[in-house]
Amino acid sequence: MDYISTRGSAPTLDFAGVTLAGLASDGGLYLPANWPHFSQDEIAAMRGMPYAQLAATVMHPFVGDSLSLERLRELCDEAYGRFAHAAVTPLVQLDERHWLLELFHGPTLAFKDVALQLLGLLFEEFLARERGTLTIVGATSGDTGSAAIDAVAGRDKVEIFMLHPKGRVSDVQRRQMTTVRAPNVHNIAIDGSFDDAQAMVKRLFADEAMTAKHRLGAVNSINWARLMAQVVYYFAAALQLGAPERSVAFSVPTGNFGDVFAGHVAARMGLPIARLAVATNVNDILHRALTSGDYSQSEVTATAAPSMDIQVSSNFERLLFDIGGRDGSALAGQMRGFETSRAMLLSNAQREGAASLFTSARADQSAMAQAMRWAWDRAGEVVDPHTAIGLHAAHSLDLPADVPIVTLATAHPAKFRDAVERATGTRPTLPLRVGDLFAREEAYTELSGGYDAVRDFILTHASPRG
Ligand SMILES: Cc1ncc(COP(=O)(O)O)c(C=O)c1O
Ligand SMILES: N[C@@H](CCOP(=O)(O)O)C(=O)O
Repeated sequence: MDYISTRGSAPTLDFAGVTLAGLASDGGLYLPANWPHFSQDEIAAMRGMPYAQLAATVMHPFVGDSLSLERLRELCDEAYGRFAHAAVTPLVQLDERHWLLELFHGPTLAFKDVALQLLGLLFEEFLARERGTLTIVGATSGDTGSAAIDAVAGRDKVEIFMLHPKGRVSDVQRRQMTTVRAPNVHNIAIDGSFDDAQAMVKRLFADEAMTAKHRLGAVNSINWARLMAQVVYYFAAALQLGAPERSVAFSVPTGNFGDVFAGHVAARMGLPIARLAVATNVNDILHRALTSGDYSQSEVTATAAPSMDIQVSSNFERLLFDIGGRDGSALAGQMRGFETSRAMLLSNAQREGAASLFTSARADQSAMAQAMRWAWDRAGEVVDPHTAIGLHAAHSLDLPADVPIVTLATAHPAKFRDAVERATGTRPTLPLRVGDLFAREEAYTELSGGYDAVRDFILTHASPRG
């Protein structure tokens, strides 16, 4: 399988290359040159497969010659063997129409584990072939950071520098990153928002002083392998609810547009998805873009769903590329315009292309709290604030009446105990697998000097390229 950049001028790479490359050298994001497609019979044959087998089956067309199906299956067995639920991503029924897809049974209690447990193994596999090393630079609004650190801590071929916005992640999220003591893990708290951290990460990839000395890698959804692994649970859920004979709608709490883009990929591969609901908090750039074509960045507002406090949704570029005729040079121009003016208007073709599958809703604090209370009072489920935003969209949007609606439960409620307790009066307890999180000592570096301070810190502390 060949991978091409959304901005048209970076070299074409294979799967191993794209996994190690992260951001494309032209500033774009990599995507498969074409979408693999499963027939109805092929999808029907996936019914009943254990999760790791399903994962290898769905992902192998993307992996191509980079790994045999058998080796991919071994890696999936290892990655998903660390999950606390035998089904890996179990479905829970809320009422006759609504389901929750629980994506938080991995080691760090959020959906990021589903992809990052595998990505850590893929890094190791591909770096061993090249006898190389990787300096990972990442940005987190709370969950990617801990999942990535868990996946790579102690591995000797990778070193990770993870930027989080100071004071804007929950105490559980911060501690899940900062209490991991491994020589290859560096946590950095920056002044600013997740958007600022993500912009710094993208700038590092374009910084020749950095790339001359270090081979940079990505764990954010910049990295195609992240999205690829997230496609699998759309198949897992839809198969249980009657696919391929029956369509399913998904409601997806959204920030960086990675998780819901994985749903778009599943649809491209032939999974019958009736609608994808993009559920945002008040940081609603995606809701504005999808309803009025206005993709303009505004200040990030801190909310009780901090992982979605994002106003520049990196993967939206992938959607615009895919629905807009895959014209890399036109999109490069459009993205450059956005980077300069912090605003862009979607073309009619982009709006219509998106509207054929996507719909959207925005939840403010009160709608989010109400959805948490609904889940608790009516279905006896404690859900986290991000999941509640997905539930709000599932309830408030006019989704097709005859299809089951699956809301992605993206984080364990105990990661956001205070917000859950405020809304429901119930304080979720941390699962045993996170251990003595609050007894462990934290270590991180606070950097207030913007991009230069971050770059200098990495240049000073990163091990030389191996
Ligand atoms: C708990 C949680 N829910 C939802 C999201 C949104 O996912 P995405 O950024 O892929 O849209 C994130 C992070 O991005 C998250 O951490
Ligand atoms: N919500 C994420 C931020 C988005 O990051 P990505 O890794 O999915 O691109 C987080 O919790 O860090």
